[in-house]
Amino acid sequence: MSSRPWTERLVGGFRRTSDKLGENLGGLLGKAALDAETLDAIEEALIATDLGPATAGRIRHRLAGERFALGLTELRLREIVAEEIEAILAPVAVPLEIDAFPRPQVLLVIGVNGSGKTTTIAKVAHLLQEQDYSVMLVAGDTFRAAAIGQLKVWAERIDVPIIAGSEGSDAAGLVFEGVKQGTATGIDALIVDTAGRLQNKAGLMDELAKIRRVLGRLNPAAPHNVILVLDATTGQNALNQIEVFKETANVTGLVMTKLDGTARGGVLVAAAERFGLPIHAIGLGEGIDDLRPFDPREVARAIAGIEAIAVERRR
Ligand SMILES: Nc1nc2c(ncn2[C@@H]2O[C@H](COP(=O)(O)OP(=O)(O)OP(=O)(O)O)[C@@H](O)[C@H]2O)c(=O)[nH]1
Repeated sequence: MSSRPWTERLVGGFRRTSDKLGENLGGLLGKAALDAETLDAIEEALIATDLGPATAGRIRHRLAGERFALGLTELRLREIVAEEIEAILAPVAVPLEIDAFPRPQVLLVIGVNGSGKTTTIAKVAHLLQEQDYSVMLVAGDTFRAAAIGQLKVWAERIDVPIIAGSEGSDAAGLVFEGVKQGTATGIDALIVDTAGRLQNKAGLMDELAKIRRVLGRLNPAAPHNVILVLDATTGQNALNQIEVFKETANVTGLVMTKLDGTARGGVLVAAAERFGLPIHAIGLGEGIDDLRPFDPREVARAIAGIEAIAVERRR
């Protein structure tokens, strides 16, 4: 767990991304007139920072319409990039709401192996606990004993009840039990780990369809959220995952993890721009407190490296 303030961690986490942006834009600064060739090069540089072609095109358009009497400075360019990123992130920065009645609100969590799914479930549970919601977990990723074990350890650590079976047990049955117990004990949020594999699309669909069927018998509105966990370090691959999961699993929102220390943080913007799905929170580390809803302005300025430049200048 880190005790550094969140903003500082945000700036530190996106540092490699904003440095990469600086390197990519390096030779293009200082020009008073941005000719088509320079604009092309800036656009390329933005694409190389994983921001996505649409975002890069948008920033190019903005730059083409502005005049820089004293030449385009690095700070001004980064400010423009930050403003455009903020405009893209603002509509999707949507914290999780627990507002379903009857309770519990059921949140299915999906994502490929290693995306940070299990850790994210614990972090989301903790975040909701902090808002005074009662939480219960369901270890529905029953394909691997290790996944069940890991979730149990987290449940104990954050002191939340968990419904878990043995490896290979029926996930839908566990979810059913979770809703029953959750209803009886007045739980607000039931967070369900799932075997959200991509390797076998048909298998994933069957698994989720079965969970939905069982849930539907208890509460037709459930699941209320289907949250896809993404590993930012996989860059463009994360975008492919959204594409596939969106059509297979009715994703309602995203959580992006491992944004600390990757140079591929721009993918957060590409995901927002391309899919427009709510992004509930971002992960900036392995600790329980390292996942939060985000402020679009703060994140945009961290990606663009504005704070980093300001700190540099004060030295
Ligand atoms: N640096 C960093 N590491 C993270 C973050 N979130 C998760 N991790 C780490 O990523 C690794 C994989 O996380 P898990 O939660 O086990 O991922 P999973 O998707 O459940 O993976 P499986 O258990 O293999 O299915 C662990 O070592 C986590 O500590 C994050 O935001 N930043």
